[in-house]
Amino acid sequence: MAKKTKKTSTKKPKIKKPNPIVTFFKSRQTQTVIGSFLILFSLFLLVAFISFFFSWQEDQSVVSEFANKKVPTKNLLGKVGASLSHFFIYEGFGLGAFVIPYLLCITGLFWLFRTKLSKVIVSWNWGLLGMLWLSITFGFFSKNSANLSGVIGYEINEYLQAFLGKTGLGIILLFLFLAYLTIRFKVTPELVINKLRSKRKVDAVEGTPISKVEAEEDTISEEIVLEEKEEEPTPSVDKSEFELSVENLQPTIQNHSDVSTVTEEDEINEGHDIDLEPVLKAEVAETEEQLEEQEDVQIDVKEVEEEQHVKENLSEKLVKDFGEFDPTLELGNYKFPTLNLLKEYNESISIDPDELEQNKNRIVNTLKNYKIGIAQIKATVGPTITLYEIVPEAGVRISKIKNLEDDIALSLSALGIRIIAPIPGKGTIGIEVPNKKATIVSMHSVISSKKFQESTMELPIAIGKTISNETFTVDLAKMPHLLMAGATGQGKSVGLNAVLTSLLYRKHPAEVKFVLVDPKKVELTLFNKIERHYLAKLPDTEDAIITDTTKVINTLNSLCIEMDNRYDLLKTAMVRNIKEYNVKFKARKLNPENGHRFLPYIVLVIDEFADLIMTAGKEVETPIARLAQLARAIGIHLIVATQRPSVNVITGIIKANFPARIAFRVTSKIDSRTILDAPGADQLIGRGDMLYSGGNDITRIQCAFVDTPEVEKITDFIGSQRAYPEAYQLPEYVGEEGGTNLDIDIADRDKLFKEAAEVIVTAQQGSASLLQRKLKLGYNRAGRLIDQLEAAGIVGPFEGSKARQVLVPDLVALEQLLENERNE
Ligand SMILES: Nc1ncnc2c1ncn2[C@@H]1O[C@H](COP(=O)(O)OP(=O)(O)OP(=O)(O)O)[C@@H](O)[C@H]1O
Repeated sequence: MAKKTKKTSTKKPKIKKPNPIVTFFKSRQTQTVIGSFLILFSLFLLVAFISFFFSWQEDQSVVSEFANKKVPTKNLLGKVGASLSHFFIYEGFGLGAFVIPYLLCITGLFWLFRTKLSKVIVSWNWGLLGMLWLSITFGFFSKNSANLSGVIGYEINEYLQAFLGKTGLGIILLFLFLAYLTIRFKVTPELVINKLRSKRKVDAVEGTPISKVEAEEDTISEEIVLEEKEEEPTPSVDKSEFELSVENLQPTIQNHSDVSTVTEEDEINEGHDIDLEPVLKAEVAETEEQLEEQEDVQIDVKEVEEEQHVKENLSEKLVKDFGEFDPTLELGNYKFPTLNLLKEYNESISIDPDELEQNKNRIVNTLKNYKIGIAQIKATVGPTITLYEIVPEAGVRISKIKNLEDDIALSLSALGIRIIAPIPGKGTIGIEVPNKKATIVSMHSVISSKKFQESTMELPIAIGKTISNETFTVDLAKMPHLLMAGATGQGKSVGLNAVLTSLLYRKHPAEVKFVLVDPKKVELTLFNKIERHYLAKLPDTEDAIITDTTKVINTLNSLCIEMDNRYDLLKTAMVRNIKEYNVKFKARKLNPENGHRFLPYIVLVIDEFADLIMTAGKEVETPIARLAQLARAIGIHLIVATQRPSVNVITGIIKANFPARIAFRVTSKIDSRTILDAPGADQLIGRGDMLYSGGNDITRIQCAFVDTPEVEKITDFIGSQRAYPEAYQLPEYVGEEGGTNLDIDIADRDKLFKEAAEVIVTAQQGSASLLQRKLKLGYNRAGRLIDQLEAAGIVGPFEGSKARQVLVPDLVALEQLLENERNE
């Protein structure tokens, strides 16, 4: 390797030898010839064009009879002049064609005198645009004279006028002219005003602007020199090659010093003696040239604005001036539902001392029968259940009492006896016995409880009362998702309403939004009335309450998008959760112009989850699992209710992400285990009797009862108030309807389409891997073929891990199908 690099480094100067074509064009002789030719040709065209205007009528026949010697021409430059003029002026751009000789002349000057290439390029760009503009403008003003606009100008005019109308085109032409002035000559309103002002001062008619420009030039002259060096790569290349070879020096010397008198031989002889002087001279000459150019070019110097400084932090100032951001301001007059909308029941728990005594005796006797002595017994009367806490005598095995559950139930002749042995953290054994007369726990009582009213929770839910008659309040934001299950008629819907009502009583419409999924279509309809206050929905959908499976899929995916968006916002705000984010936003530390917004909590409620899983399966399960896994930090919380708590509905992945679960009465121990990972739910008494598991311990609660008329009153109360213009918009999700793009055009079909169809129909198995094997294809092509076959109705839709169904029974039917397609 080392050797190799050595070799190349010694060869380096040879490699650098310039390309012969480049040298040919770099040679001054060639450049002079090209330059002179272009200048003369431009002169030729100019004369021909001018002459054309005097002789075009007589010379028109020349164009068609170019080769005919006998046909005379009037154009000063003969037939060629007449034909070229006809071509450029009559058939081309009319008067605008005069730009062509101008451009050719500039290009000639570039070759001849090595003017700046960038200037030539700019001239060509503007020249060609100007030519087109002139041609159209002349066509616009004089329709009858083809020589002014040329055919191109005339035709474009016709075309544009048909679309824009004469006035429209006139305005556009004027706009283009103004734009040209502004861009090319940097004419700005300020410049015009300055010019007008300076005109008023007669003394300084021209002095002021020029001196100004000069002063400006001084300040930025360094920049200009730098820029020009960048723009002109040729001289810098020459300079670098200067040290390598003498030949490459030639253009530099020829360029800038007096070499017209020096012969080539002299140059070579003198080559070795050359010192840096010529180069320096050349640079001086160059800068002089540049200065001259600079005098021509107007410099538009942008005034530097002084940065403004503030004395205090902007967010602090904003908070001082406007106060903290108040998300509720838009609905500032919103009134929370009042307590009198909820029905009050007689809730005083009447303890029947006889019943208590009887139950106590039965428990003691039953245990005695099994030789279990009781040291102490205590009763706590709840709304539906009484808890008897017993302390057994020393030496009694707890498992023994637990096994007697059925016997105790029998002796008490009561349903729904649950034995908790031991009660966690108490060291006693609990026996829950239903009261003969259950008391209804009203929503009114839980909502009006101090515990709920004064809770500082983010999303407080007063779900019911515990056995000790305490209001049970939980924070949905901490749960962070809730799974509810229970057999039909056991109080699930009431439970869902209790949850929603709790939130409605504590959260402003700006703070929480609900996404309601109700396949049963009847349970949550009442909430339609608060659509513009509290509900969130997909854009362009009519109903905010989702009853249709495909819409559920779209909504779930849309929520996933919302989740990702929210995570991005949290990331840019450098906070970890929605609470911190909203605090920062309220303190006006996040700029809404950067996409920041106040984030309301989103509560997704799904009733009849089993039904969804049955109809949509994985399509529903995957986004739900994603949301359940990730959405807690960004304020999306799920409440999922199901009638059938079987393992294929409440799958492992869902269970793992729903630590908070509520079980109403279920029919079997297995169902109870599926929901709570423990038995017990099968022994509940129904009608809102439930077990709440927050992860570790299970609490028996009587769910608060909220009737449909109460919900209606609440939603009416909210719905009658001023609302947002529309429901909260979730991000749009474009689903892949049907999994593939089924309208694949017949013309776009793969060449192997027919063969593939035959393979699939013969094997009666619609799989891409079969095509891969039989036709020796790659996976992608086989997949595309399957899509096309589906579009043609030869195979059925995607069915997960199963092969697709083949819809055509045999080759004859296939042939017929394809034949029909061809005939359509
Ligand atoms: N907390 C409660 N207190 C008193 N009664 C209740 C309570 N919850 C439910 N009920 C009674 O049980 C009945 C059925 O309740 P709910 O409609 O909530 O059952 P569900 O589980 O939703 O049934 P489904 O699954 O068929 O919709 C109610 O009409 C009511 O009479």
